Formats: sequence, C-alpha cells, structure tokens
Amino acid sequence: MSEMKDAVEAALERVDLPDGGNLISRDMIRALRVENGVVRFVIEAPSAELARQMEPLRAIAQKATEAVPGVTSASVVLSAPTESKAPPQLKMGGHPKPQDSVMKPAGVKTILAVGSGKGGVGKSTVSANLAVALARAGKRVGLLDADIHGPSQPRMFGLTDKPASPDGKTIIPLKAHGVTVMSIGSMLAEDKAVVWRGPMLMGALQQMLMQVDWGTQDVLIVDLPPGTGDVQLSLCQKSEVAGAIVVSTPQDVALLDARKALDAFATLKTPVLGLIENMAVFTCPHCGKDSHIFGHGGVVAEAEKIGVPLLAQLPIDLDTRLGGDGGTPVAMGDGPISQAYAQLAERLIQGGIV
Ligand SMILES: Nc1ncnc2c1ncn2[C@@H]1O[C@H](COP(=O)(O)OP(=O)(O)OP(=O)(O)O)[C@@H](O)[C@H]1O
Repeated sequence: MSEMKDAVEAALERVDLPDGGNLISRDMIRALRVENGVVRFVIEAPSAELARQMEPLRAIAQKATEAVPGVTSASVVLSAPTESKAPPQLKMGGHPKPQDSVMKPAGVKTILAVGSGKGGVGKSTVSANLAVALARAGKRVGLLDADIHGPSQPRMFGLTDKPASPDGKTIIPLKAHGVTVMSIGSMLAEDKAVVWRGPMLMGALQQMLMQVDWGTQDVLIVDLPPGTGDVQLSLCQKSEVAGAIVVSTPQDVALLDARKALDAFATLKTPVLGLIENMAVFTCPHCGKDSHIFGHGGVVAEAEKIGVPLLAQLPIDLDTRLGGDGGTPVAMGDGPISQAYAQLAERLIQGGIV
C-alpha cells in the first residue's frame, strides 16, 4: 500500500504550480490515503481565494493520480486553512504546569473514560460511536483523544483542519457529527511521531483539558491510550472522572490485559461502569453462520465475576471498520450497530451517568 502511496506522491511531484515548485515540494498535500486502489487527499491552498483559483490544478492532480497503475479512483478536495490555523507559538506537550484546582474544564458536567488493557481492541471506535450516539440522543458531547502516541479520532471524525488558537493559548476544538473533538493528532503533522516521556504526556493532557475551550458539555468522553500508564494515572487522579468503561475482545490475552486495566481503575478509585465486549462474533454475510474469531463468552464471564455490568456486545462488522476509516462513525447511520450504540447511550442516560 505504501508503494502505491509513493507512486501517487511521485505523480504529484510532476504537477507544477504556476508560481514555481510542485504540489509535493510546496507541501500542499494533506491526508493522503490509499485503500484498495482508492486514493483520497486534500490539496491545501495558502488561502481560500487561491483555493478558488486552483480548480484546474485540482483536476490535473486527480487525472495524474488516476493514471498511476493500480489506482481505481481518486477523490481530490481543495481546502484552505481558516484563520483558525494554530499559530506556531502554540506548543503542545511541555511539562505540566503546577495546578492547584482539579483538572476538569469548567463547563463539563461529567467526564467518562474509555480504556482497554490492550491496543487494537476497538477502544477508539467505541469512544467515537458512543460520543455520536449520545449526541444523537440530545446530549452535548465532547471527545478528548488522549491516545497521544496513536491518536485516531481525527480520522474517525474525518477532521483534517487544525483547531483554532486565535491568541496562541486557547485552543478552539473542532466539531463533527455533533461532537466537539480535540486530539493531539489535529495539532501535529499526521506522519510525525510523538516521542514523549511521562511529564510531556501529562503536559499535553493538561493542555487538552484546560487550554481547550470546551464550552458547555454534558459529558466529555476521554479515549485513553491502551494500558495503564501516565495518562490514565493523571486523568483519574486529577480530573474527577465519573466512571470508566473498559473495552475488550473475548480473547484471553486481551482479557488478561483488561483485568489489569480494571485493577488500575480500582487502585485509582475510579468506578468502572461496565465492560464492553467488542468483536464478539462474526456473522458471515454469505452463509449467515456465526464465527467466534476471538473466542467466546470471555468478557461476559469476567463481567459476572467482578460484578460489573456488561454494557454491550458488539460484533465484528464491516460498516464499523469502514465508518471509522472513512470519517463517519457507524453510529451516524440507522443499522443494527447504530442501534446498539443508541441503546448503550440510552442506558448511560437512564442510569443518570450522563
Ligand atoms: N467491531 C468492529 N468491527 C470491525 N472492525 C472494528 C471493530 N472495532 C474496531 N474495529 C477496527 O479495528 C481497528 C482498531 O480499532 P481502534 O482503533 O478503535 O482500536 P483501539 O483499541 O483504540 O486501538 P489503539 O489503542 O491501538 O489505538 C480499526 O481499524 C477499527 O475500525
């Protein structure tokens, strides 16, 4: 896949700009993605005015991309930064500043954390879809992507802009699908790795909680990094987290790690609201037969054993994956998975948690 990406970039290097350089040398390509021969990217013009004049160039870039062997289609969008672009003096991830008060934004009623012991079990997917479902149920919802080393919420919400920071201090979060979203992934270049230690991570978390203009929110969902590290510790100790939801697959290894996450929340005295079993079953779209690819019943048994509710069992589902990768969470639709997330949201609302 990255070979095709390289080939597309090479083709775009041949698209010259009237005032010198090409689309690559002038660093104008954003969010370049290749999937099954389908290529998507954004050409970011220096201003809205120039973006309007660049339509012919966009068409040339699209043609050049479609001519790359293996490319079946290309979707090329022109955009321009709004004044919202974060000014360079806004630095993310310094050491945390001393803070006497709780690290909770003033307008946020409830903070809910979504955690997992292991990566890749669907914690970000659940966070995104739960946020959308709660917003569709009429709640004001913020989503903080605290998975600083692997932020995925910009992608899941289709956010390619940078958040505003008119004064270089306050960050104006982005909004999509009715949810206010803040992620370190929106502040840094997509291909830039975050190589930070604990204090820097805590500084970034503090900034994303306290420097962001969250406005009034009924709930702020925090998509935690996998495991039990510094971010979990800081958040649970300093931010009055009302409760945590732990996502796991039925697999033994994921469950073992999930138990550690549960233990960490217990140590931090953060109530666990329940477990979610993700990727519980795969129903073959051709023969209708169920396969328990990641095992069966593990999360149900664990929830019973430790006496916490099993909040949802979600299947392996193509639309869930496509929705996450395509920037429109599946909970925005009206299929069975969207209904499952709506039920989960309703359960939290009825339980007085949100
Ligand atoms: N129920 C599901 N059915 C199909 N695909 C899923 C499901 N849940 C998650 N996925 C896909 O699995 C991949 C990993 O999911 P996700 O990023 O949510 O996991 P994560 O636990 O947040 O991982 P990490 O902590 O490593 O970021 C994504 O491509 C997502 O679309």
